Amino acid sequence: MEQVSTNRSHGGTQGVYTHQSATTGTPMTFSVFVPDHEPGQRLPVLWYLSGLTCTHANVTEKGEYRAACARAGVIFIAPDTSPRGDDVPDDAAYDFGKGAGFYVDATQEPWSAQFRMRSYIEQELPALVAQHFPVDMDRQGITGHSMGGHGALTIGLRNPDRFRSVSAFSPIVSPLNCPWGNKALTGYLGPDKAAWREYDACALIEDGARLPALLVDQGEADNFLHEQLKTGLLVMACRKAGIPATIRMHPGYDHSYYFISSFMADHVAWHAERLKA
Ligand SMILES: N[C@@H](CCC(=O)N[C@@H](CS)C(=O)NCC(=O)O)C(=O)O
Repeated sequence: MEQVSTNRSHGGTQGVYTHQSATTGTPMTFSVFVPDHEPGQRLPVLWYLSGLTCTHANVTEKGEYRAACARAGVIFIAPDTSPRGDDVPDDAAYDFGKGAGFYVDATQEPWSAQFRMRSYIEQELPALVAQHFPVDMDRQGITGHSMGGHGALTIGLRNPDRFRSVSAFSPIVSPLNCPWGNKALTGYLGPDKAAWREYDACALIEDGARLPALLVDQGEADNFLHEQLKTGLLVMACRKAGIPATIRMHPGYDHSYYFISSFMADHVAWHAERLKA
């Protein structure tokens, strides 16, 4: 692992790191904010998965999480959204290929060799982080935005023993039921929709996955709400399954980081509460 940069901020250290990933076969870059802490102390971790077109940098620069994380003593980790590099296949559109890994392990050519973001986020990156940072891996939470909200929900639902807390900002709640999801999952996983269910939060809940609690924030002025995100499907799925979900709709807020940063401190505090010793 190589350090790209570190900056003092809000009584902690914001770092950016890169490493050669065995999972994607490419270099991968991620950011980690570590609040100041006692020598030997291990801190809880909040993973943040980003949306379409993003790298680690979008939330790192615009997410406004550092003050809240420093206050709560929570480490914040922001991975990239896909493999990168000249030899990585891509698509001309912004919603498939680079910047759009959808947190799946692709099974279809030409994506399957490198587009393995599920394994990268679930296996390789946690192991690397555990080696290099003062993290308490028994206290992990996960959140994300849009495609990354989908990632946080599906990874959280599939790994209830690993993540004590799951939340999301404007998540894609059902790739089976939206154009972004249909395009990406057809491309990465093929046309058999049975194979998509483990990558669909609503389908996972329908199939029996459960969370002890859930926090979701969604802007009502979000251009993607009605066609792509479909928050109502998650409300219904949680209600039917008896999952105690707090799903807040915010008039006037859109899909951007102006929205995310407005509610970021709430999410950090919500996770910190659940990740206390
Ligand atoms: N077509 C739009 C959609 C992409 C988009 O809205 N991406 C969201 C996540 S789904 C985002 O976080 N964009 C980067 C940013 O706002 O910094 C674009 O390319 O601007």
